[in-house]
Amino acid sequence: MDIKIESLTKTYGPQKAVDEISFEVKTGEILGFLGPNGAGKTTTMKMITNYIAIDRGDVSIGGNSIKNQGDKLRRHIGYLPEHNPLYHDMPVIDYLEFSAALQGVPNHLVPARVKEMVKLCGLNAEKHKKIGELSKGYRQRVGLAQAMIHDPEILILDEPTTGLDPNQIVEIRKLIKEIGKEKTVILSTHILSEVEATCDRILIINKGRIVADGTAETLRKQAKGQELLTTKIEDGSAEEIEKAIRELPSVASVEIKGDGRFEIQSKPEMSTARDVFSLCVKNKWVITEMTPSVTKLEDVFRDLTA
Ligand SMILES: Nc1ncnc2c1ncn2[C@@H]1O[C@H](COP(=O)(O)OP(=O)(O)OP(=O)(O)O)[C@@H](O)[C@H]1O
Repeated sequence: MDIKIESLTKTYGPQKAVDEISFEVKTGEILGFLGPNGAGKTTTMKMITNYIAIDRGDVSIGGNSIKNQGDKLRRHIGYLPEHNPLYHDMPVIDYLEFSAALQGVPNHLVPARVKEMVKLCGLNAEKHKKIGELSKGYRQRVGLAQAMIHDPEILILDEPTTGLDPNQIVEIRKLIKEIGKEKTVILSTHILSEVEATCDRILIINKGRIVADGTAETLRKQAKGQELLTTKIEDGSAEEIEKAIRELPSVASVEIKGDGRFEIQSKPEMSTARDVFSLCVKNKWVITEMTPSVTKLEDVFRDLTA
């Protein structure tokens, strides 16, 4: 089931929390929703899931507007909110049964669905504990189980790996990736390695507006257009080599890194590798290493949102 968002807007008092954003997510796609604190991620997710009213614009799910058919469409959506509202006095099993009933799972299917979610989210050892007795990571797992209990086609996950330990993070990412093959998933996170590991596409939002939309690779390219090269050059003095590299027409900057290594930044849309190679041949310097550095997603994020 596809999600189409058109000119979605939400204003709180004088502040536009979400400002005319438009994007689509296709079935089988996992979209990573990134942005600094207060960018508008949670507000957007709440509008997509029909938890808060839309001021302007629309969200359509499988071609139907959430404005007109919100209640009906909610059955197709699983939502893990940022602050996972769990009933602390309820045992895990009871809570999942209750959630299944709330989401309209037919009575005779509830035990099987609960059993499947307990298995999928690794809750077996904890299933008889009260939610209040669980660790933070296990509560998050219960939240995920609750979001998926009615087997929705769409999953909206607000920071799904918050509070999980590194082992659990790997497992939950694996789970989301698996689920994402058939479903439509939007997940928000502050962990940039998480979007790279889990998502097919990244959307970056800043001050309520979309500032980037693409794969990690395309965002890297768009962000800088400048290439970074680390080389190790021998048989010359560092100062002499640095000066000669700096004078090359394709080079924007060069830094001595020690141990014969130099970090060379190209001018926009240019490549330095050939120039550096020819320079070394001419001067009888020997290149023993030449590695292009990848622009970090952290740098892309900072460029777009700082
Ligand atoms: N109920 C509300 N009343 C007033 N302002 C709100 C309300 N909810 C959100 N906001 C404001 O809207 C803006 C967007 O908030 P939102 O929670 O969507 O950001 P976010 O990207 O999810 O941030 P974070 O990464 O910190 O969770 C913020 O400036 C926030 O203070």
